[in-house]
Amino acid sequence: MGSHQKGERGGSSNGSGGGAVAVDKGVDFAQYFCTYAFLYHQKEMLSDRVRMDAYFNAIFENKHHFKGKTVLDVGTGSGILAMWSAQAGARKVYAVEATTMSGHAQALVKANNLQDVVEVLEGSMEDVTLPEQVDVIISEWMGYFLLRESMFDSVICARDRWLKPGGVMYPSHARMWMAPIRSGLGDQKKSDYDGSMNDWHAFMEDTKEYYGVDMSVLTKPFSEEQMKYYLQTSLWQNLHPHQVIGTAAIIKEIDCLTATVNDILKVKSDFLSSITLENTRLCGFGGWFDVHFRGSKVNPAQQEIELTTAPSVDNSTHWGQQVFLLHPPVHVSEGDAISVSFTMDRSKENHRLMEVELGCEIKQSSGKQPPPSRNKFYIE
Ligand SMILES: C[S@@+](CC[C@H](N)C(=O)[O-])C[C@H]1O[C@@H](n2cnc3c(N)ncnc32)[C@H](O)[C@@H]1O
Repeated sequence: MGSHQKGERGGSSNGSGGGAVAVDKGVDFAQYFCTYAFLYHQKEMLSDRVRMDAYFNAIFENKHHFKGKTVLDVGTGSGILAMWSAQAGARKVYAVEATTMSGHAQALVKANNLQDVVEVLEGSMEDVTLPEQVDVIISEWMGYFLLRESMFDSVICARDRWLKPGGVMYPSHARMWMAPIRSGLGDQKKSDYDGSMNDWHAFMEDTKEYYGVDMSVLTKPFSEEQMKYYLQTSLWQNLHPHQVIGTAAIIKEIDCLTATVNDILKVKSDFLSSITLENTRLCGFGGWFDVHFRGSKVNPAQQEIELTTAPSVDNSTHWGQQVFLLHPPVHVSEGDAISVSFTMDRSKENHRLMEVELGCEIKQSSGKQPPPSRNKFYIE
């Protein structure tokens, strides 16, 4: 995992919430979970000030949800959210972690003298048995563009088994956003792709000349492979707000208290965006998410807290934004209307990765209509 990668989260087949996903545990662990066992990776999340401040404020400005209550922390990692819950007055906190990071969490709990309240349990949330139901479920389950990693499945499973009626979820709500953007990155990626194909042609000629084998039958699959890598893989970016060139749209809303796995298997949204900048280039779309800590209708928060990963100059997060680039970019101007059809599904090979189809039609205010485009992207 590079420094911008959120790690791979663990889990197994989940047994509730509708639409349970069958997963090979060994493969899932090797592909995904394992990175969370490294302290450097937990440290990256613990150093994200926007993330940390949001959870810290959500807990300590809503102590009424924690005082004397039982709490379950799904995927406790270093144990940070469990320890804060205890410091906010929880009677008992169950801190469940699938990886051996649980040992470090246990050490931290003891070093901070919270061992009488926080019980660290090593195991998959789906397999763990608690001695009681809880008042609060807290978890930091969000992956790139919210749903990559599919960890919310484990939170749903925990909620359906262990949350008392009337209990609250931290966070309580989540939303996904998309907006048109400009970026120089598309030109760079296109030139990387062209460079790679030029190199392929030189390689083919050499192989024929020196070794007597014609490789040309592989030109198409090589080109497809390189297109996927350079042009169709969505990119991690910290966008400057000035790069957003049109109105942003909400493409998915999740109520964490009621959502089922079926509700989050697919994201489908048709939305309109209006260009807000004169004479610019539509280079693609940026996607981000926010989550809210509102408690529930029957048990609301005293202070609602928001954690947003929107493009920002001062408050960027380790999630950044996901960028889907259009090749080639299209000239647009203020008032042009963009109609987008967006679909995101889980990859069949790895349920923690996502595949996107993005259709785009532009109606320029001059009346002109460039040809519509439809592209496939991979969130890897
Ligand atoms: C994004 S990290 C958050 C860690 C910590 N709660 C924090 O906020 O710093 C998610 C953690 O959940 C763990 N995890 C993911 N799925 C899990 C599951 N099904 N059961 C137990 N732990 C899980 C991962 O190993 C990882 O340590």
